[in-house]
Order: sequence, then structure tokens, then C-alpha cells
Amino acid sequence: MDISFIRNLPKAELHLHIEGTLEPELMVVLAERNGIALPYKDTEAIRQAYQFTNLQSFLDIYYAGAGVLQTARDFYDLTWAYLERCKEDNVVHTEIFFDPQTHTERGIAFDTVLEGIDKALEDAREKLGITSHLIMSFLRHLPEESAFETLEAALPHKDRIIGVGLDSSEAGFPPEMFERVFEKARQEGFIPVAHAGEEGPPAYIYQALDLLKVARIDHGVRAVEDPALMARLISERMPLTVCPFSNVKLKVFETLADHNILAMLDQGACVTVNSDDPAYFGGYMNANFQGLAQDLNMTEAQARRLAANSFEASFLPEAEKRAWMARALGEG
Ligand code: HPA
Ligand SMILES: [Zn+2]
Repeated sequence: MDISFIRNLPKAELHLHIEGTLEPELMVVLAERNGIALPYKDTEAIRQAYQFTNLQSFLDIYYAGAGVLQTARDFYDLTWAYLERCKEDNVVHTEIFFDPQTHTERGIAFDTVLEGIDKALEDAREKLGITSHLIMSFLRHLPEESAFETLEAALPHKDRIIGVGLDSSEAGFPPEMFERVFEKARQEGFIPVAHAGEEGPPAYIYQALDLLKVARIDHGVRAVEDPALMARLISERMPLTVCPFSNVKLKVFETLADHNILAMLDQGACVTVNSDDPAYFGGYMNANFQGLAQDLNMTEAQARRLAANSFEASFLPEAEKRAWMARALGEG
């Protein structure tokens, strides 16, 4: 498939951790700016360290890397760099996760984090024509009480945060542990989503649906182990925000050729393509699409349906969704 076909396709990104867009070059700049010593000699050594055996081996390095983010300007620079990559890849709309607890736990104020990210999103609307939403994600390895405190901190900023998510170490931290905080978040008007079925079993996907009442499942690739669950996801058009490169780097699939995204697409599931933590997993949106073309023989029709799904699954207003879907399908 021609790279220009992928480039020209309008796309929405729905599964992207802003902390996961911290490229080694920016990490070094921010470490110097903030007087922080990195345990790496140069950017080459940082890249060398990015060899993961599972989700946890990634998370350990990812949380350590986020330590260079200190000021609102740092969060601005991080977010702006990602949005410029969106422009290159023709990602016209993005729904970004941020992990407030990664920062509040080390003494950075919630408002500092939000201020920097939100200003970059605002500038991107104006200068790059990219629309966006922000989703704050609770870290599931931390106690429920910490998630409740994070929700409290977000209440004055409801107008700038559309939803809540659940991420970090999945195995041993089932969605049911967060049922109460998600209930409160829904009452406050936040749209719920959750990582489930990345490393965790289908039971975690059921819990995310039935207990957290999510509007999307992040990852969800292990749903294929349970045919009744797959049938339900398909009949409900429940979106799965799938991250092909991430799944290979974290050994959910051995190779990209083993990935189930196109099989799920062809079964009628509302799967979408996303980059998750592109600075750590080796590529942004278009690289993920290109990988599927090369290693799974993705057709142009499949690429169009994946892009259309990304708008269908977004939290854009209905009319905008429909317009972008038509353009992605080549009907607009
Ligand atoms: O893919 C992920 N899974 C869980 N937690 C995460 N935090 C960043 N990326 C991820
Ligand atoms: Zn993720």
C-alpha cells in the first residue's frame, strides 16, 4: 500500500498516553532544563533501554522517564511535539490520556500538569486545525482512595476533561476495584473508558462493561478468547482502541503478523488503530497503519474502515463524526 494513501486518510487517535510521547531527545532537554540527572549517558542509551518483556517492564521505565516533567512549560512542550506529529500523520482529532497520579505522587500539582497540556491543545486547535479531548486516567496499581482524590482535583476543570480512564499494571488489578470511583465520575459527567484485555483475561472486559459502564475498551485484544464476549462487542458496536506496535513490544503478540486486529475488523468489531506510547513502542499513527499493510496485508478498504471506526468511536459531536467517517470512507 502506498504511504501517501495512509498519509491522506483522515484519522482520529483514541488511545494515546501523553507521557508516552516523551522522545529521548526531549527527555534529555527537560532533564537539563530542570537539573535532573538521568541514568543514561545519551539518547542512544535511552533507546537501548527500551527492550521490554511485558507491560510491567515498560511501566517501570515509563514512570521513571516522566520524572523530567516538572513545569507547565514542560507539559506544554511534550504535548505540542505530539500534536506536530499528528499534523504530519493527518491525525485530525485526538483524545489524549494523561496520568495525573504519576505527577501528583512526586509533588507536581494537578493544575500545573493540566495547564501545560490544555494550552497546547488549545494552540493546536487554532494553529494546526487539530481538535482534541482530554481523558484523565487512574493508575490501577494505586489505591481507590488515591483515585478519589484525583477525581476531586479534576472537578473544577470538568470543562476541559471529557472522561476518565483506567491504566497501568492490569493483572491483579481488576476493574471491579474501581467500581465506586467510576460511579462517582459518571455522576459528575465524565465519560468512562478503561484498559482491559491487554494482559488481563476476558473477565476484566466484562467487568469494565458491566461495572464501570465504559463507552470504549482500551486494547481488548484478549476478547477473542471468549466467543460470547466477541459477539456482544460486535452487536453493541463497542469500540476497542487497539495498539498494534504496543502489543508487539509488550509481547501480547509475538509479531505483528500474529496480531488479531484485522480478523476482528472483518468479524464486524469496531476496532481502531492507535499508537499508545509511541516514543517507547517505535512509531506513531501512520507507522502503525504501515505495519499492518506490510505484515498483515491490510487492504485500502480495511484501512478506510479502521479510520472510519476511529471517528465513529470518538467523542466528537454526531454531525462531525458522520462527516469525517464519510471522508475516511472516500464518500465525503
Ligand atoms: O498500554 C498500557 N497499558 C497499561 N498502562 C499503560 N500506561 C501507558 N500505556 C499503557
Ligand atoms: Zn494504553
